[in-house]
Amino acid sequence: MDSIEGLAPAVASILDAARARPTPDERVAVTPRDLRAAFARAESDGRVPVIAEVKPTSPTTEGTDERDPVELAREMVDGGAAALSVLTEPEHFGGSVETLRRVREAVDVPVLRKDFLLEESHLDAVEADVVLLIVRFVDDLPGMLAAARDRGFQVLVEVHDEAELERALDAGADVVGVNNRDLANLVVNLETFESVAPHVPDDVTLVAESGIALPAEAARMRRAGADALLVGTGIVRGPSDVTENTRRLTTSMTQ
Ligand SMILES: O=C(O)c1ccccc1NCC(=O)[C@H](O)[C@H](O)COP(=O)(O)O
Repeated sequence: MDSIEGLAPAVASILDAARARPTPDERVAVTPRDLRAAFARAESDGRVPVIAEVKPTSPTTEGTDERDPVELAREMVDGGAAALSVLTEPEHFGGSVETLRRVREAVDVPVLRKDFLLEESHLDAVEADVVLLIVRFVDDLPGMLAAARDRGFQVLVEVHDEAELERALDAGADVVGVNNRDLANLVVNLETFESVAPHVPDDVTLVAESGIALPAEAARMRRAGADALLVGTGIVRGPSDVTENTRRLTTSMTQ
């Protein structure tokens, strides 16, 4: 797949770093916490299902958040997060597999491993409940989906447009994320989700990703069909503490 052409330089650099990772010695086998059940529990309690992201830094963020990721994770759960996302990409996002391990031990909600997984061996770096596969960067999507599911992972398949959605659905994705951030230029536009969501079948769990910070933006994504929201910056760098930043999104339907 032609994954470098047309990408923001930061993203090309992220992919180069991903390709250079060492190959883990052992294959992982996971008994996952059920993501869809976690979303259903949130809905039944009157909470908007939010996957809150532990995101120390990123190519579009200034500085690095030095707070303890485990503390942040606990505060997110206290704010009503249905699930967590932990960046494990070290060079560009300040993440690590050790952070994910510690967070997953400390909470009882499902934890998504947020990374740039390009080949089967990348799946074996650490146990998580869910892994992200980005359609644009995975050559053999059916093969990677099968490899992830064989290990026990649930899979969030990320798309950015209708053509990528078709590839995700053809490959058998049952949880699809529409990323509002365009990896060609890193610009965020919530209309991306609104344009792709109507083409997603009802039996597919649909997640709106990136650029959601305000309660009104969360409500907008829900109106457009989001079953869940993936939020990083709006929670870790929002106006209040992390618990409150999470809570204002998990209670955002009435705004
Ligand atoms: O966030 C970035 O700057 C970024 C840059 C290049 C590739 C990916 C990037 N983000 C990854 C993500 O998917 C987001 O961390 C996630 O969707 C949360 O986004 P946000 O709520 O806007 O922080």
